[in-house]
Amino acid sequence: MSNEATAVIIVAAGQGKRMGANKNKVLLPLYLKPIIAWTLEGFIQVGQEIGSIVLVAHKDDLAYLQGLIDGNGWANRVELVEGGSERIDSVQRGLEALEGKGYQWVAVHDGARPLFTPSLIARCIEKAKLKGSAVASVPVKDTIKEASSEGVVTRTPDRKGLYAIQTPQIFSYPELVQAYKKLEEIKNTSEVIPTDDAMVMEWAGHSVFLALGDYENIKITTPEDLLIAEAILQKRHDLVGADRRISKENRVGLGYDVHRLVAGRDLILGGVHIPYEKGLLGHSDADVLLHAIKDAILGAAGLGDIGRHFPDSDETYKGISSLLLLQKVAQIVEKEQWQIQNIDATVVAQRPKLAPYIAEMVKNISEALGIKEGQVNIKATTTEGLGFAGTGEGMAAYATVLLQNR
Ligand SMILES: Nc1ccn([C@@H]2O[C@H](COP(=O)(O)OP(=O)(O)OP(=O)(O)O)[C@@H](O)[C@H]2O)c(=O)n1
Ligand SMILES: C[C@](O)(CO)[C@H](O)COP(=O)(O)O
Repeated sequence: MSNEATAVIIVAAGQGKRMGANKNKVLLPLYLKPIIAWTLEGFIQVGQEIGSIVLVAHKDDLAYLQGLIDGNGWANRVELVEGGSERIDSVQRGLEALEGKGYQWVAVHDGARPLFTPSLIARCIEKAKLKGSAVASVPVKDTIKEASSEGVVTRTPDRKGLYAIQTPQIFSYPELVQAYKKLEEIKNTSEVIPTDDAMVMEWAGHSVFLALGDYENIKITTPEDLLIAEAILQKRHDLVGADRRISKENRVGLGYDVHRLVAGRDLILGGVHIPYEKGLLGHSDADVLLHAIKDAILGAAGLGDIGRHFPDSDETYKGISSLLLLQKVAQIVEKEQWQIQNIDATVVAQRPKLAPYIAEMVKNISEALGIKEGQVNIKATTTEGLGFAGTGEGMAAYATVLLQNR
């Protein structure tokens, strides 16, 4: 029996070379969340018209993305699969993941295109069901020229018939599978690699229909695209919140936590496993640094503390990764329209030496919160042998956080 909903393949397995960041661009923070979180959330918010969502990811990002999916409660909607070396290989993996699920329609979408709206998706699904395919597109605004490798103009096509192609691109699932099979046969004889799925369908002899896209549905490709995307999101959030706020409000929060050091436990600080003869004792992984940071964030937002949100009487949180709970805290304050400006924290520990692990802690924390590494400052200090930290009985952490409303 065919499944009426439209399946979605989100391709996010690229390397983002043109972005020039030190990681896959889809993981970069955009207005509080990683780019890919916007894309996933966008499809989940569309509702029942969307069926299975396959997220095709780079092998280096699988663990992080599974954490993001689980942390957001999306595990029943999103399946994670490993991508390939070209975009077409990644789409192929996505199609394979949908095999046998009975879908008639599949939408392929770039993970790096987070700003689509539910109405754009609805428009494209409607058009595909009417015409057999729908490729989001917008008329080009600039004059386009073809030029030789020496930069000499060879042709100026009439702009009237030119469109900038976006995603989603929606096709009949069986037809797209067949088109990809045909591509397999001719791939090695062609010098050109298709850059979108419409091209794969065109090569297989299908008519491809355009649907009206959206100039705001940009693909984040180079650094200035991040600025444009931030501005678009700022505009959307300002519209939503305009009735509630006239000016920006800043709030500070303070977090403090202590845990006992005992033998037989792993020492985890800032999400980093640190080799040491003892570890911190607690209901969760007892990451004292992340606990202080979470309390500071919740405190600044006026939302209590971690005990209120994740009580240690709840077995769900036994042994849980504090990094996962940090992601949840970010979502809680984000729902209240708070944005983290900066975090400053200090771990108080006599031993071991923490300096070699600080950079990794900063990376973990900024990724979990969807902010930039420069917004997170982590320090460590001893107490010169004084008190419980000085004798090695335990460790403490202090954190301050500044939040700003959107
Ligand atoms: N082997 C690949 C290559 C690209 N993509 C995805 O296809 C989308 C559009 O591609 P592009 O913007 O070119 O992304 P990158 O390949 O990451 O960027 P670049 O070409 O700058 O390296 C992105 O969401 C990207 O993650 C993919 O899933 N698998
Ligand atoms: C599919 C696409 O987004 C249409 O604009 C685009 O072709 C994919 O990105 P790439 O940079 O061309 O690989």
